[in-house]
Amino acid sequence: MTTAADRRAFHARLLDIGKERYHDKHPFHVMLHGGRCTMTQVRAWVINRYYYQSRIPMKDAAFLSRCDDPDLRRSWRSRIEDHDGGIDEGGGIRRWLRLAEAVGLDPDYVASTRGVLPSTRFAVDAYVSFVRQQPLLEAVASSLTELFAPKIHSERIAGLLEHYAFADHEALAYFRQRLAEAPRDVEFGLAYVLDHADTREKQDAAAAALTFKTDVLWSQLDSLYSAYVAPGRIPPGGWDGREGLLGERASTEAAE
Ligand SMILES: O=C(O)c1cc(C(=O)O)c2c(n1)C(=O)C(=O)c1cc(C(=O)O)[nH]c1-2
Repeated sequence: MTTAADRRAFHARLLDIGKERYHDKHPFHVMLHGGRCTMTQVRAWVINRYYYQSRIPMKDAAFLSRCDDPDLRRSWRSRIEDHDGGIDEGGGIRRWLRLAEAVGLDPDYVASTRGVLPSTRFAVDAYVSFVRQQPLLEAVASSLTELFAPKIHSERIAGLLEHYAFADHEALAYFRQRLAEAPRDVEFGLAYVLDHADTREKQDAAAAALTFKTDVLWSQLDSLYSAYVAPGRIPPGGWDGREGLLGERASTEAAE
């Protein structure tokens, strides 16, 4: 059993992982939020990040399939509803495709996931496998990067609105909605991890799971940077900067 002081120290340890390793510090995000990405780089981010979005409800379904506690399933299942939504209105995935359209991409092309970088796939698939295979405590802990997500979503909304012509209320609806959803998810996930990591070994395993997840996020941006910023080497199978562009919007290259 852990003491209250132990619990506080463990909580602080989790927060420190975010301070040191969260992808808000990645140079690609610094460029994106500061208005220094070209439209090709913005589109490459939208295409690749779609793959992450598309796999989140699959990883949450994998999680649910392993829970034999109905209370835990009940608390977790809204995550799938947030991303998939209802048949008519859709959810986060459809909002992401509205962003894709706003940046001049054909949403069907983005949804096809053709052009997603191989290393983006590897990183995201590793997250889904992790949640499918690791102990439930670690699976929950790996979602706790969302502790740090509201800050990055707020910075992104402000940065995109300030710097890019495509950015408006409708295009950024995905991020506004996450500002409402993520704190609820993370409040539950954090309480679960603090309650269940009741030995030093379990705390170490949960901290390692959160660290693994920061690596999943960071390496997606490393892939993007290498393919579309420097050295700008697009690997075989990666989006070529042209496929899937919407005719008219494609010609407005302004990233000011
Ligand atoms: O824009 C971001 O930086 C960011 C990060 C993360 C995250 O920290 O994993 C998520 C999201 N966004 C997000 O929108 C989202 O729905 C989400 C779900 C999860 C998860 O692990 O279950 N992370 C994230």
